[in-house]
Amino acid sequence: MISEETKELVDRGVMLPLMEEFYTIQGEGYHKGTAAYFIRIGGCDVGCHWCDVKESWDANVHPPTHIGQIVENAVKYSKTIVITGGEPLTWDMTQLTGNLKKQGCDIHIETSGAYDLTGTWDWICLSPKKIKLPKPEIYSKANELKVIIFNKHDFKFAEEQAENVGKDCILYLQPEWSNREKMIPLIVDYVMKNPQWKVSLQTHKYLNIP
Ligand SMILES: C[S@@+](CC[C@H](N)C(=O)[O-])C[C@H]1O[C@@H](n2cnc3c(N)ncnc32)[C@H](O)[C@@H]1O
Ligand SMILES: Nc1nc2[nH]cc(C(=O)O)c2c(=O)[nH]1
Ligand code: SF4
Ligand SMILES: [Mg+2]
Repeated sequence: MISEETKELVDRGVMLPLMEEFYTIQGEGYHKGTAAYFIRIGGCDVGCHWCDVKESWDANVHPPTHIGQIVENAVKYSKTIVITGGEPLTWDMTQLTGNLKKQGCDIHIETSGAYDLTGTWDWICLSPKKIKLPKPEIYSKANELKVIIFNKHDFKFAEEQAENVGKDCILYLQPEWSNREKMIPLIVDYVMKNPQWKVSLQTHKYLNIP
């Protein structure tokens, strides 16, 4: 059980349930191939059945950690920081991103957009989910839209989502990992016919890195 005091600090985003942090190569989307320090915050109740980090969902199993500590660890490795989860927007990201900005970091987020957008971001990767759609405000701020393709219906969902983003937002289709052999040929064909879209792969999984 966490104390009332800790709970209050987490509510204010001064402490956050930290699942893991690691220095790696961004595997997905526009910044794939770029070295970055990943901060994975626990807690998500979106519930994607194919989620590749289900261990992140229960915030209670991830220790509340002072953001000062998180930032101190991060800047030892990189000035390019990716905040992911879980769903990072479950929490107030104002304090964490404010602190990282003071250290001169470039801060990226991986989000479903299902909760209010808090924090200061240099790059927003919006990966919308049918079961809990993004809050309307985030669409115009997304730098990339990354739709996961698990089945054929997801192409239609991708097109619907693309109508909401700004004209400079980069559009990606990313195969759901467990179904990739089936969906990659369809994605390749789709992108050749609809070249406003690009393919995104989870390249870190091919490289065997975190
Ligand atoms: C684990 S999520 C965490 C961030 C946030 N909750 C979200 O969904 O955007 C990080 C990224 O991985 C994607 N992802 C999760 N499981 C996946 C899978 N099985 N195959 C492909 N992409 C996946 C998500 O759509 C998201 O873009
Ligand atoms: N290397 C690497 N790149 C990633 N891009 C997005 C990831 C995520 O889980 O948010 C991820 C991840 O888990 N590892
Ligand atoms: S929103 Fe992200 S973390 Fe949450 S279940 Fe879906 S893929 Fe996993
Ligand atoms: Mg991942």
